[in-house]
Amino acid sequence: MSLLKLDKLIKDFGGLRAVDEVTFEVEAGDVFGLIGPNGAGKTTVFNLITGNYEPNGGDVIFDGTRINGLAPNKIVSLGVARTFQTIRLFKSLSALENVLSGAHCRMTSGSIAAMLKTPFQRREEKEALKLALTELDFVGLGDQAETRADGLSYGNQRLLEIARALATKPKLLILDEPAGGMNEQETDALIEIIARIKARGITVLLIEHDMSLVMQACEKLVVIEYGRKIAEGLPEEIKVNKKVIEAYLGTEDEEDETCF
Ligand SMILES: Nc1ncnc2c1ncn2[C@@H]1O[C@H](COP(=O)(O)OP(=O)(O)OP(=O)(O)O)[C@@H](O)[C@H]1O
Repeated sequence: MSLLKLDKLIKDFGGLRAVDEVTFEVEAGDVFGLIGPNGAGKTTVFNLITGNYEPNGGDVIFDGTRINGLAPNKIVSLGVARTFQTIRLFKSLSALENVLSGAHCRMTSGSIAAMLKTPFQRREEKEALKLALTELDFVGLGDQAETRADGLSYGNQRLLEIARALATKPKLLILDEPAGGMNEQETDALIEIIARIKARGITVLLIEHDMSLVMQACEKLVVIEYGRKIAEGLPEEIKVNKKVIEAYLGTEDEEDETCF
């Protein structure tokens, strides 16, 4: 069954059609990759799914519900979490406090209960703390709970973003260039973490320029170029797809040239 369905999704920025009738479905439990040359429209697709942008046409269906037009926090509460291409942590807060901010999305007690410190609120807070520590451990940062976010290595900051996203208890985790700025060893550790996220039954949708990660981690790929879907299939099919090879070799960006 598909967990996420994009149906003829369109996004215009002035005269530029950044996403042009993109259609694809992500099956529940899959690790699904969205790839394409720089400026192809990948991040814009993510922003349409997470409610950061409203589409000019088409639909985003998540878990049977049409979610386009909903506020980002509502979409998080339905079970969609994300990380960003440019890291967006609370830099001066500890690693634990950052993950707690994700866990708090699931709390139901309001600000009055928080002020009065009702038993229910205290129980929820305790559970949020437990969840945050579990997710920190899950990404291998259990011993860095008290470290300020900006005191972590770049690779660990990316893992912290993943822990924060996981603390919202998502059904779908969206990762925008999770290996960006990581060295080979960190990327290998990330591939292993993605496999463990999948093993928890969480569906993963990712954008990544590191083709070794894409080929190892993803079960299925969609390729977009100039906002349009040009290919869809298994990694081994995409690797030899003529249109895809042309799209990448046609770009002048060095980062994309040696992709496969
Ligand atoms: N907020 C915006 N306003 C105007 N144009 C935008 C905006 N966001 C993206 N674009 C344009 O839309 C197109 C798609 O951008 P997008 O960032 O989605 O591409 P991408 O595939 O994620 O690129 P990259 O791999 O470099 O991150 C680009 O031409 C970009 O300049």
